[in-house]
Amino acid sequence: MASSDVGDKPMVLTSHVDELFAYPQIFVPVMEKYFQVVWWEDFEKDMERYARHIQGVLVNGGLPKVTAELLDTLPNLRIISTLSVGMDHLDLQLLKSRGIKVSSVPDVSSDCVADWGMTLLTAAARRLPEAIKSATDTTTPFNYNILGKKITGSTLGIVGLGRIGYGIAERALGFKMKVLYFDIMRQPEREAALGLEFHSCLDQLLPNCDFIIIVVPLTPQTHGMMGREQFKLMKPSAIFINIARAPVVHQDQLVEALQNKTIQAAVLDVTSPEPLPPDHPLLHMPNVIITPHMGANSLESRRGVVEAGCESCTAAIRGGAIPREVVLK
Ligand SMILES: O=C(O)[C@H](O)CO
Repeated sequence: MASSDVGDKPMVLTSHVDELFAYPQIFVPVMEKYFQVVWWEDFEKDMERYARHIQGVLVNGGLPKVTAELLDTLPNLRIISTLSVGMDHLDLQLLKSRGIKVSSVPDVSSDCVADWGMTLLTAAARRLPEAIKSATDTTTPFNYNILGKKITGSTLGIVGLGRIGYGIAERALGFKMKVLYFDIMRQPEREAALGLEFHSCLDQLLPNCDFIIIVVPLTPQTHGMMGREQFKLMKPSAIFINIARAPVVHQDQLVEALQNKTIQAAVLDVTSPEPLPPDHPLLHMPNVIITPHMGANSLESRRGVVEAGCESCTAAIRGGAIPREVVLK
C-alpha cells in the first residue's frame, strides 16, 4: 500500500495473519469492512509510510505489543482496542498518560469460555485424552477400564465469579454439582440467583472441592495466588483447572504438586510460556491436559469479538461514545 493508496476508511494497525495469535483469515474481511488494515509486518518494514495515518490498533493475543516506543511513532492514534477480556498485556497507565482510549470485549465471549471450562472439567474427570488414545492409537492397548471421577453430585470451587465464573456456575448446576466460590468482592446477586456458597477465604474453600477452576483476571493481587500452600489444602483427588492466565499459578509448584500427588490432575488452557518447550515436565505427565489458550475460540465468539473491537475502534476514531470503553483510573 503506497501513501497515495491511503483511502477513505480509517487506517488501523494489527498483528500479522501469520503470527501465533493471528486472526484466522476468515476475519480479515470483517476488519476490512471497517478499516484500511496495516499488518504489523508491513508496518515494521515501512513505518514512515503508515505511522501518521494510523488511528487505531487492534490488539489480538497481546500483539502487536503496545510499547511507549510504538506510541511515539503513532502521532494520530486514538484508540487501542484489545480483542480480549484480559488486559494484562496493556500498560493502562501509559495509555492514560498519553490520552489514548482503550476498549476491550468483556462480554462477548463469556459463554464460549464458560462452555470451555466445563468441557475441560468433564474431559479431565473422565480422562478423555487417555480414552481417545486407547481407542484410536493402535500402539496403545485398548482399555475398557479407564476409570474417571463422577461429576454429578461433586463439588466445584470457582475462583472468580465474574461473567465467565458465573457462566460456569450455571452450567455446573446443570450437572447437579454443588458450587462454591471465592471472589475478592462478594457477589450477592449472582450468589442468590444460583444458590452458590461464598467463601471469603480461598484457603477455606479449597479443602472442600473436587474440582477447582480459576477464572480471575491477572492483576497484581491475583499474580501467584495459587501455589504450594494452596495445593496442599486441596483434596488429593482434586482436579485443578486454569482457564485464566498462567501467572496466577506458580507453575513450578503446580508441577511439584502433580509429581508428589498432592492433587490428582490439572487442566491448563494457559501456560507460561505458550507454547511450553518440548522438554517441559507438564507436557509429559499423564495427569495433565494442556490446550492452546482457546477458551474464546468458537467461530461465533471470535467473529463477535472482532466485530465488537472494530465497532469500538470506529467510534473512537469518529469521536463518539465508545462501546466497551475501559475507564482508565
Ligand atoms: O482474555 C481473553 O479474551 C482470552 O484469554 C484471549 O486472550
